[in-house]
Amino acid sequence: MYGRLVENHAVDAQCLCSGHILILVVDKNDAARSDLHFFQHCMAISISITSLLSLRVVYNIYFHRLSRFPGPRYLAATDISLSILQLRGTSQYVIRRAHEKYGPIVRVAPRTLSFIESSAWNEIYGFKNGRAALPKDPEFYNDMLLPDITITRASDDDAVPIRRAMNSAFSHKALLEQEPMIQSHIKRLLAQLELSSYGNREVDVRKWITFSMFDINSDFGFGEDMGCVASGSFHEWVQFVVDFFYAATLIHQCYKFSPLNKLLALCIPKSTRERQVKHHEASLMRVRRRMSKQATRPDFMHHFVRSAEKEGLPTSVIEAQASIVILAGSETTAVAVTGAMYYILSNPRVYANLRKELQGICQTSADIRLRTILTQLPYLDAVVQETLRVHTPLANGFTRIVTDEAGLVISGHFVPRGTVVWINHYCCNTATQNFRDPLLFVPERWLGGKTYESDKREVVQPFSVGPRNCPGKMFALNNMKLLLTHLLWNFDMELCEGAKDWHVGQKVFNGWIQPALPIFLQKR
Ligand code: HEM
Repeated sequence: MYGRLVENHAVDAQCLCSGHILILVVDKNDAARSDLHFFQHCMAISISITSLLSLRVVYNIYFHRLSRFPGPRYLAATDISLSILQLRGTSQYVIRRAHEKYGPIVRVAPRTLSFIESSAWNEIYGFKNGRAALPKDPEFYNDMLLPDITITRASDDDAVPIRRAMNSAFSHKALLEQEPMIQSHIKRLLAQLELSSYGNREVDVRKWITFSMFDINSDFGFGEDMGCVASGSFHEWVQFVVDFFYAATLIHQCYKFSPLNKLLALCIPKSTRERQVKHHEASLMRVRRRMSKQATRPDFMHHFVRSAEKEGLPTSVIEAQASIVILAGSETTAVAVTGAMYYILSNPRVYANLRKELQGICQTSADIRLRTILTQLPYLDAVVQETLRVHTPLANGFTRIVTDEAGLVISGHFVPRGTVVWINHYCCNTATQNFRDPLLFVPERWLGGKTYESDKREVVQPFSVGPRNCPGKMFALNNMKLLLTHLLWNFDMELCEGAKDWHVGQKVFNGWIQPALPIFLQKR
């Protein structure tokens, strides 16, 4: 296989590699001989690696503990396939198609199973004996993503006191106290939108909604906004946060193929590291500034710091959470509101119904109050639910890992220890087995009635369930509803021609990568 070596003579080596034949003619001298040896070693190594990989692929497909689960073979064969799809931002479409073909449980990587049945929510993410059923997947929640003192990366045990302290800031009463702050930000946004649309110019509403959500969340978390709406541009810190959010997909893939993660850490340019340190220090300064104010302003820190001190949390842990609130809450809510705008404006019936419902309870813009819109607008509620079904912000969801020695039963199937288990929101929310007309935007499916009575609405869990679900759920819903009602009340809106197929083929890197959403607005 490696060729014939005839001592002290010219060598005629034939080498068979990946179907190619190589002919070498080597002079009889030492240098040439050592070149040949080197070449032979390389060939031996690559053939061994190829054989091992092929064996691994055969093992993964036919003999692995998960081989009895159905799914596309190219996904079951190696982790590389799913990683490539995730790096391309299209894994959600491929996994959805696989579920349509193979059923409610699909093997999407050698040791990863995807579920779409409602019972799986509690079995994977819910409580078990008062604790989280399964821990977060350390390859996703890795040390390059965030420090482990942040709530997102804290272990299930360490997260308990942090979440208890956060609860006071996210209680219904505490959130109602945020209303004047949110209303003032929305007022500023409406003024800017009116100005930008002057002369019937088209406006990228996605950009403005994102500015506003970062301002609102930073005002809530840090006690000061980022000035995005006022300046009509992303604050440097905000841009960094958005970029980082999406870079998480790359970091995640590198952790699957350790030591690629170490290589990635070495490859990060010095300028990026410096930027990271600079922004980390800037957010720390903001938190410290807020904490030193001793203000009675009832924002996140006001409630959180008091409860966190009672829990005995160290200052470093307290300081780390404010940035996370902004990181976790701004882009997600902005993606949801932008998605809702697109679906409302694409469906004249939905738009008209919303307007009618709103006019039934509000005489002027000042009547748009949280208490009213949370309780008296069922159609708006259905529109929000339907948006969170078809365009849920964290579309790909989050993985967990089975750590129980004896394995676990999920969706009626035994799943062995070490398996990565997963509900992909997009796939379960748009599965034909869960919904009639799954890809159509139909708010009426949330309002009762015969046509959609077989829908399995309980599978839609955009904020997840259990002890590590989203603590900011109500804050996000309040912001979504307030912003949407103000936009609907204040403007006549229309999608620009170029935005008609806005949702088609959007990519997901943790969250949707939404393109600009150009619309025409006219003050009413
Ligand atoms: C529509 C908007 C939002 C959606 C769809 C959403 C969704 C989620 C989901 C699915 C998780 C669970 C992640 C996991 O399993 O690891 C989560 C966690 C979290 N969310 Fe949200 N979220 C939204 C808005 C917010 C807001 C507004 C805040 C705060 C102001 C927030 C703060 C957090 C935090 C701190 C966590 C981590 C909880 C933990 O690890 O224990 N989110 N969110």
